[in-house]
Amino acid sequence: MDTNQTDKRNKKEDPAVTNFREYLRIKTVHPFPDYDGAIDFLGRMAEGIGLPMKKIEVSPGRIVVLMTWEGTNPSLPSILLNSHTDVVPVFAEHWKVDPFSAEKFENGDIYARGTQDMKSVGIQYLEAIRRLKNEGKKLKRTIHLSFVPDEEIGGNSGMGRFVYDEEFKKLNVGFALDEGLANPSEAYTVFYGERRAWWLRVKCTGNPGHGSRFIENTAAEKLRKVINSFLDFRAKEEEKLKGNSCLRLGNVTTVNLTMLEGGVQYNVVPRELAAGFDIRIPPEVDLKVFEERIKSWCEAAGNGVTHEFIQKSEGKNVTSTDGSDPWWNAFYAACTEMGMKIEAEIFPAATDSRFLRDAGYTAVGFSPMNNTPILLHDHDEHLNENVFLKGIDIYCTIIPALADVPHSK
Ligand SMILES: CSCC[C@H](NC(C)=O)C(=O)O
Ligand SMILES: [Zn+2]
Ligand SMILES: [Zn+2]
Repeated sequence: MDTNQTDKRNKKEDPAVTNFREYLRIKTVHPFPDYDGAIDFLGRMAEGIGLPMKKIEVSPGRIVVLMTWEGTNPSLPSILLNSHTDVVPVFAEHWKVDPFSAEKFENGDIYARGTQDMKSVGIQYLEAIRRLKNEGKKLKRTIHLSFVPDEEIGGNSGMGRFVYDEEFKKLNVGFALDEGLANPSEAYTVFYGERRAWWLRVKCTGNPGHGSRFIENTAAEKLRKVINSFLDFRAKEEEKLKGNSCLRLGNVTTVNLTMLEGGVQYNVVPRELAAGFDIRIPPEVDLKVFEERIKSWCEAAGNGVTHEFIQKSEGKNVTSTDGSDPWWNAFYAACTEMGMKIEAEIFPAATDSRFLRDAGYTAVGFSPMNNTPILLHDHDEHLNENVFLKGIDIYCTIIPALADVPHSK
């Protein structure tokens, strides 16, 4: 890139974009995220905006940063704006620029890990609050902003703990916003629920012996049956999705064979082989029935086939998208009044929203990124600065609409 051009652009850069790029340069990347760097940065942001900030250690060395903008009626249930500070690792050699340089191209595309997932959202919340405060706005309900660690490694040591912490209970949360996904079209996607993640390890045992013989009842024969049952089901679900344009990924069950373990030597038939599956189940599927199905697939594969869950999410809470629900109504009306097209879906993977919903809170997943390819966890993750800035405008409308929800919830 022509650095003169970049400098020229940067001179007139919106300060919100500059803050976003600074946040992106902090390497909060697993497996050793620089959380101290993020906390220092957020502390400076809070000070600049005039928001009181708390640090809450929810598990050893894992700190949630909490900022608060008190409402005119702080006894009302509050609004929580949640984002996670960590990002997933990169394969830097496959990026066109250093993934932690936050380089901006001529067309305004900013490249960095976390541009979509989800440092953009964290800064958009803050810049929206800064603008609303500077305009002298007073909101009825208190707004809390939480910046949580460890979402990218499952969230158990971050939001999974925070949501049951006394400090969280004190927040009296009525409604929470958390992350969503980009949408390549003009529309914005909003998530009102998530599929349940089941990570399953199926172990097959059988007779060992010499690799040159026809050994009977081997672990491999059983494993083949297990894999076929799971993957046949996968194919049916894929067909279901492809055959019905009303369905989205979040409405069907996905199964992927993600792990294979076993074997000691090429000429030894192993006594034990195991397969790992990543299964994602929509909220409407009855988990008991589905688990029975899994058991029957394992039983049908022969004796000595057992299974264990590595991850088993069971929550089935979804946020109401009924027009009569005051939270949804406020959110949806604010969006549509701005002329936004909304597509309400089930999130195909897992976010921190599941902890909030499982603990009984109303949560919506929303990252205001339209006309943007979905690049979370991918090489060359990027976001255009204009989309980013438009997101701040959007929050400047949505946040007051939620904070002014008039009912007694
Ligand atoms: C079950 S914890 C894992 C969380 C992770 N979230 C995302 C967004 O990739 C996932 O769905 O695999
Ligand atoms: Zn995320
Ligand atoms: Zn992620």
